[in-house]
Amino acid sequence: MPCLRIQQLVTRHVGPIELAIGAGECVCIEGSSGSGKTLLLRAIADLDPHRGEVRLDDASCTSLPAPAWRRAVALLVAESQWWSERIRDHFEHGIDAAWIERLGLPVAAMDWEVARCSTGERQRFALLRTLMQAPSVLLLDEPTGNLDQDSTRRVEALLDDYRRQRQAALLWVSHDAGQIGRVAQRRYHLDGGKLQESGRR
Ligand SMILES: Nc1ncnc2c1ncn2[C@@H]1O[C@H](COP(=O)(O)OP(=O)(O)OP(=O)(O)O)[C@@H](O)[C@H]1O
Repeated sequence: MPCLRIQQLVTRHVGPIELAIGAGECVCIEGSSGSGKTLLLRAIADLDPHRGEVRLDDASCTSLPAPAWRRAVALLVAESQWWSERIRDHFEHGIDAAWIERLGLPVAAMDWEVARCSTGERQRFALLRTLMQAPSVLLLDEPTGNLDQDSTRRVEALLDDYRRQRQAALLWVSHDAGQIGRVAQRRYHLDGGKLQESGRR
């Protein structure tokens, strides 16, 4: 049964898009720079105006308050917003230290100021912050874009476990063909505003 269902979705430069992602499935999107991948994810997260329908199980995007939709259908962007000085302040309900260590981060970094973190450290903490919301759908915009190979593999492994254990649906934008080969069950190419399936496992 599809978890996320997108029908006739049209947003700036993109669409109409038809796509369904099952619970526990990982779908990757590739496409040249400027082809509209981020715009597509933003529309699904209800951050930009769009036409058409996006449903999570039985709930349509328009039937839920926007914050509830964005908690359930969470967008992780390459450079996240931080609203407080310390990393820890962004984890309202705390976090299991094992998750931090799995991403190769020191647990002590929870007490660091956001401003001292490297781009890659911030990117990994932003992922952890998003996972702590326990979303059913993860919209991942180049989640390893700033990371070295070891950190990239750690992020891939954590997301794989999250997908399996929570039966989450992942829509993952990546420019890395090797990564797409490792994580995707289906892959699409976005070109001219349209999605074309380019392979499946
Ligand atoms: N607010 C906006 N107003 C007008 N045009 C925009 C706006 N946001 C994005 N665009 C344009 O829409 C196009 C698609 O942008 P988008 O960020 O979705 O590309 P992308 O596929 O994610 O690219 P990349 O791989 O480089 O991240 C680009 O040409 C961009 O300039």
